[in-house]
Amino acid sequence: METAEQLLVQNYGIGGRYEPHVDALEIENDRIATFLIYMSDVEIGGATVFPKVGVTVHPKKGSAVLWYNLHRNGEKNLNTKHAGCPVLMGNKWVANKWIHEFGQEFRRPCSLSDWE
Ligand SMILES: O=C(O)CCC(=O)C(=O)O
Ligand SMILES: [Fe+2]
Repeated sequence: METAEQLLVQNYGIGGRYEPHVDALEIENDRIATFLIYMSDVEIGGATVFPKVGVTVHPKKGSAVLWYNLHRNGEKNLNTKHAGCPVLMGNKWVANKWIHEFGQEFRRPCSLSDWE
């Protein structure tokens, strides 16, 4: 994919976690969407949580989650704040594909609305 970053593979051992953050970088041609692929099951822990919207995604090998990081007007969407919970038992492997704005104009047309 031309307008995406290279696949980033991450491995978390026991206690491994990712602090709450948003993936948007506030740059031109920002990360419009995140595609997060779970490459392993995790025995206990390791969920990806989105506290602002009350969503918890438990890792399941072969599954993936996709979300938009930006509003249609290009502003970062703070509701996308998320974290990787600590792995308590097992091992977590994920791969991230960050898709950028350029090239997505016809797939996700912009709008002037500040909430859409
Ligand atoms: O490992 C996770 O569940 C989340 C990873 C993440 O948010 C990131 O790499 O930006
Ligand atoms: Fe993230």
